[in-house]
Amino acid sequence: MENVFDYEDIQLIPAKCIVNSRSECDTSVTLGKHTFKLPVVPANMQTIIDEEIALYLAENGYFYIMHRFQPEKRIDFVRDMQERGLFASISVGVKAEEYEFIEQLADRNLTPEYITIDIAHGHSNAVINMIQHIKRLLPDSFVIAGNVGTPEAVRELEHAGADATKVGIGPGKVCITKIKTGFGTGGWQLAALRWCAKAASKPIIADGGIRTHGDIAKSVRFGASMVMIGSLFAGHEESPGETIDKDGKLYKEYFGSASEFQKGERKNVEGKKMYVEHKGALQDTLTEMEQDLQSSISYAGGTKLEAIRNVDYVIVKNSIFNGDKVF
Ligand SMILES: NC(=O)C1=CN([C@@H]2O[C@H](COP(=O)(O)OP(=O)(O)OC[C@H]3O[C@@H](n4cnc5c(N)ncnc54)[C@H](OP(=O)(O)O)[C@@H]3O)[C@@H](O)[C@H]2O)C=CC1
Ligand SMILES: Nc1nc2c(ncn2[C@@H]2O[C@H](COP(=O)(O)O)[C@@H](O)[C@H]2O)c(=O)[nH]1
Repeated sequence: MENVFDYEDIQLIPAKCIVNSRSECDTSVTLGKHTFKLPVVPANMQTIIDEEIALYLAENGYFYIMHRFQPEKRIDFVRDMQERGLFASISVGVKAEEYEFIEQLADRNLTPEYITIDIAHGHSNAVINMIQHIKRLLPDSFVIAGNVGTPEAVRELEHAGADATKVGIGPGKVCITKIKTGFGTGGWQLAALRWCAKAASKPIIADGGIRTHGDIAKSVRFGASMVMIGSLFAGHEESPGETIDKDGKLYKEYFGSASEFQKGERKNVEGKKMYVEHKGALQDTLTEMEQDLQSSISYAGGTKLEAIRNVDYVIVKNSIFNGDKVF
């Protein structure tokens, strides 16, 4: 790999504007059979999404992926969402009981519209076998498989039947995989995304490392159809998890899915816990993301997200913030 870079090393180059107002720019994206307002999905983590947030997002035209950490609730969740006329989007792992869970869904004639296989190291036979199991029993579910960080992995998972792949190993804010194992796409996630996207024949979801709204546009430029975000969605009023008061300021917890807090034991820990500033209402962030992305589209010289895919860019190696503090 040459020319590796990450989000903060890149600036996109403006093209001539063709709209009179940023409100003319359309940020919607189609994934599978549904179209969503934004190419953004909150991470399927326990301090980012719960049933209430999933319902809100689905009802308001946003994509969501429910986490897999309360497995016993998933069947009722799928049924409830579909009875309300909404899409069901859940996560699974790869252990033996997850195979049984897919069989239970099929036995009950419940087909979630989206199933995400949520594993740290997605380039594995465990994930390939699970993709094939889901496609055999629930052929109409749109399967997102990951996480991966190489073109070879993207091709293999697509070949096994995945409808989309999720790229990103180690760039997450509460991730310690890069430190504990020495592996991953941390520090060059955007270049890894470009590398993977060149090999992909189906949509790619860029996962982890998004620190600013501009990073969403950069992800689209380098091949993402959708972007999964944890830390920017953590700490909202609606976010699950503990709120603490420190010196009169409110903070909320955000922990990794492979952290000791999630696992309940200190085994193969590759995630940590942190506190993020309380951010207010989730909808305010979604609205600001939409406005910022509309502005990105206008700078790209178009009216739709696809315009961003063709813009030129420069590599400015770690200098775009000029010492400004982002967080
Ligand atoms: N995107 C990222 O960078 C990362 C994300 N995570 C998140 O943490 C959560 C836990 O992930 P994960 O540990 O995969 O899930 P699980 O703990 O559910 O593990 C799933 C299965 O995969 C096996 N497994 C896990 N990692 C490896 C590996 N490196 N090599 C071989 N087998 C492996 C496990 O066995 P055993 O435990 O016995 O090895 C287990 O049987 C997920 O939500 C995941 O998204 C975790 C790390 C990185
Ligand atoms: N290495 C680990 N990665 C994790 C863990 N829990 C979640 N994740 C990944 O992070 C992203 C969110 O990243 P962010 O930069 O937007 O905060 C999430 O979608 C997972 O892929 C973990 O414990 N270890």
